[in-house]
Amino acid sequence: MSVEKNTRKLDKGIVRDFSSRMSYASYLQLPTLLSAQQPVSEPEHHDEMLFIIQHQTTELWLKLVLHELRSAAAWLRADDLGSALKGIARVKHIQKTLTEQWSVLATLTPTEYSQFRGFLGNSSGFQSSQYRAVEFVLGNKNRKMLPVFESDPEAHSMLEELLAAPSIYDEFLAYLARQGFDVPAAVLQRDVTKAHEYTPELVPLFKHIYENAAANWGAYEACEELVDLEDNFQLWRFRHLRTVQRTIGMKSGTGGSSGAAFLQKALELTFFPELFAVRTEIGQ
Ligand code: HEM
Ligand SMILES: N[C@@H](CC(=O)c1ccccc1NC=O)C(=O)O
Repeated sequence: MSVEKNTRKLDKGIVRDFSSRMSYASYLQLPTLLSAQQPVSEPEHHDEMLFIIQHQTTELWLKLVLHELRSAAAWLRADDLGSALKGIARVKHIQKTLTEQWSVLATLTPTEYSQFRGFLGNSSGFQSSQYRAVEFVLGNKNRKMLPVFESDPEAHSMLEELLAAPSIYDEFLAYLARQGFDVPAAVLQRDVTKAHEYTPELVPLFKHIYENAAANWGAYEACEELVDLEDNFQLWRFRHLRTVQRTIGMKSGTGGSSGAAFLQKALELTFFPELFAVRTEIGQ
């Protein structure tokens, strides 16, 4: 029979007593999670809740992105390309969600934000250790980012560890070398604590892979997945920049930077420059 009075009957078997069973809330630690939204504005500004939740959801997804990318680097090191690609595919979906999510924050008007911005003091997304960690895992290392985390030993040591570890790109290039591809020795022996810099000697290798994709399918697919990762990362940065422009215009940032101009410069950074450079060479 169909639902009566627009009310669904509850199945007999539905478990109701959680006095000695694991429940939804206890498994997910919801009391902890849902007590972490504490506006600092006084009197409390209605829209600060949006601001906090937008950041917290981003940090939660960044936690998973980091978890997957670190594992993907380890899979590459273990010559398991399939598992690495599976993790990267998941990261790409998270990135899309994060980029889409900017539209929620775009409902915050400049007037509303200006009413509680002063309460944020010098806190800023610039101090996001997980965001910096993702940049490091992808190969955009910068030791100068570390002092910001000196008052947070856990974050600081995580970033120090990632600074010293090969990036996912370093691991991919080492994997290619082990597969018999002609990877320049200088690339394999580079100082991994520095940002990866454009190495023109790598382009012929990628040209070979792209022009013989069918014969090198795994390597080719991995290259395209990395291109997607960089693309998605830049789309997030771009939406951040546009949100900043529409919310605070040309004001300087709470973190002390010039604001939009500083963020604009990040759009010129690149994780995998050779994978973009190879496009110019295809068919030539
Ligand atoms: C109205 C919303 C926002 C404004 C006006 C804003 C503004 C800014 C500004 C001006 C900076 C430059 C650093 C500074 O001097 O403070 C910055 C950096 C940053 N923000 Fe935001 N932001 C907003 C929302 C967000 C959100 C939702 C996130 C997500 C976690 C975020 C993450 C970051 C990150 C990771 C950086 C460092 C970027 C880099 O180093 O290139 N921001 N933000
Ligand atoms: N930097 C922003 C403030 C801001 O957006 C923010 C403040 C505290 C925690 C995270 C933030 N998000 C990104 O920077 C501003 O200058 O208005």
